[in-house]
Amino acid sequence: MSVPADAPILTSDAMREAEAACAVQGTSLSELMELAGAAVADTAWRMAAGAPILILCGPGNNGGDGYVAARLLATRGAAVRVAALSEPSTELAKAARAGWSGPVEAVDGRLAPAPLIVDALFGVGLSRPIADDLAAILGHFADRRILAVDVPSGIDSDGAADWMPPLRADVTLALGALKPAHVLLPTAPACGRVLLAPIGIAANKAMRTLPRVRETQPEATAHKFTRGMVLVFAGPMPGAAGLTAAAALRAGAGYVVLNGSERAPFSAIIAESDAKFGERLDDPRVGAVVIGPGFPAGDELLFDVEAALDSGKPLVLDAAAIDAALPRLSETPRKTILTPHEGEFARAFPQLYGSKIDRAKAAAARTQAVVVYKGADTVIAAPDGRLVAAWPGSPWLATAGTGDVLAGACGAMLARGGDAFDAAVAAVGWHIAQAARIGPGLVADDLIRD
Ligand SMILES: NC(=O)C1=CN([C@@H]2O[C@H](COP(=O)(O)OP(=O)(O)OC[C@H]3O[C@@H](n4cnc5c(N)ncnc54)[C@H](OP(=O)(O)O)[C@@H]3O)[C@@H](O)[C@H]2O)[C@@H](O)CC1
Ligand SMILES: Nc1ncnc2c1ncn2[C@@H]1O[C@H](COP(=O)(O)OP(=O)(O)O)[C@@H](O)[C@H]1O
Ligand SMILES: [K+]
Repeated sequence: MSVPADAPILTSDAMREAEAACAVQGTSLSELMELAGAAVADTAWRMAAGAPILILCGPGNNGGDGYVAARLLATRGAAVRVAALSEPSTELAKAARAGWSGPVEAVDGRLAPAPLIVDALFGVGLSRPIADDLAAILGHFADRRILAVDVPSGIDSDGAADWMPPLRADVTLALGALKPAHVLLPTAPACGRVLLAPIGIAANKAMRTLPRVRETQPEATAHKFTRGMVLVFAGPMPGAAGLTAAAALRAGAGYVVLNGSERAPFSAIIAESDAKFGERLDDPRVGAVVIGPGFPAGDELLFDVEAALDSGKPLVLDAAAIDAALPRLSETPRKTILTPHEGEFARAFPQLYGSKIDRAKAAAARTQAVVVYKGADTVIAAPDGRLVAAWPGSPWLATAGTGDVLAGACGAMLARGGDAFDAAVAAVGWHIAQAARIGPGLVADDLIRD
């Protein structure tokens, strides 16, 4: 499973706007469909490698893409058959259907499969789950290679409904832009390897997939304080905060202080009594404060979070610190990153609806903070509407303590002084790259070792 790096993600509404903008600029919708069909034909040609292809066409423009691909594949000499649910219902799809001169079979229980099935039944226009009888027919093709056109048919491309497709795709060819369902659970695994066919749409990149991680070398003139100083508050479970502090150092901070702990995870980290924490908060060199790892909810946490908020410093708030800070976050906007996992998010933002992307964006707007909504399908949302989706990440991260490490990495990136959203994106990228490097047997401590 994979998605292209730094690729635009559009909802179905945004897709229609982009389509309309294309028309205004002189590219007609039928030209877009021709480009989409050509991209489908190319991908199917490569996947089939000479074997027969069966294209399943739906009534709308997704089906239209299928008819165009069928025509182009036949021209190239591919052994291609077409089966349709019904006659096309849109003008574009009707024109595409008219261009296919071969027979059109019915999609029913008698339909013979082929080694490669191209699923062009429904795309972003699906408005309800597909009927059980159609799902049962499609189920017979589940053991074949499947190329899904735009999205696997049966899913809500906006990712708000959790409908699952009867056919899981080996490859999904996203048209014009990725859609939320390609990068969100539960549908993302059913999309297989997602490829992007740009088809000339100028897609807004406010929402996009994770960019490739770039190794950035420190400035030639750097010294430890210019690389960023991170202050980590250790709670009653200093092991967790130790991981956070070590991760901050490993992710590039020049100087890390672990306040409230007797034991430093690395000799380079200053571990000191919590008596000094007021003094540390006043230190102008401290570029980011991380609080939450190792703290159960309670008075002690509340006191420290209040102090951190009063300091006006850029903050990374994890776990119980998120709830503690919530009432005051939007009062005085500052650079803040929140790193909730599913349970913490649900507790902090119980009233939000829609897809994980919609909810992350709403939480960011409400708190005026960057929200890293963790999970296998982590999304990072900024208050101004920017969003990065990090699917598929690395499943080796599904082990205790990796969230503490991510909080430390966020602290390191934030302490550099740049934009909080860019810092969070860089931290998530670093976290996944570390996990991918280590792979099997990963424990959280490995992420901070050499
Ligand atoms: N955006 C772009 O730039 C480009 C987009 N292109 C392509 O267009 C696709 C979007 O096409 P689209 O809007 O025509 O909708 P589509 O997904 O074919 O389905 C709608 C049809 O399905 C029907 N239907 C719905 N639910 C149903 C159900 N449960 N069971 C049965 N029927 C159901 C629905 O009927 P209705 O709901 O009206 O009853 C309607 O007839 C997009 O994904 C991409 O592939 C490219 O060609 C070019 C560039
Ligand atoms: N299946 C998975 N694929 C990719 N990343 C995952 C997966 N499961 C968990 N993660 C990541 O691992 C981290 C776990 O964080 P969290 O749940 O806070 O753990 P902890 O509290 O034990 O540190 C998060 O960054 C999350 O996105
Ligand atoms: K489809």
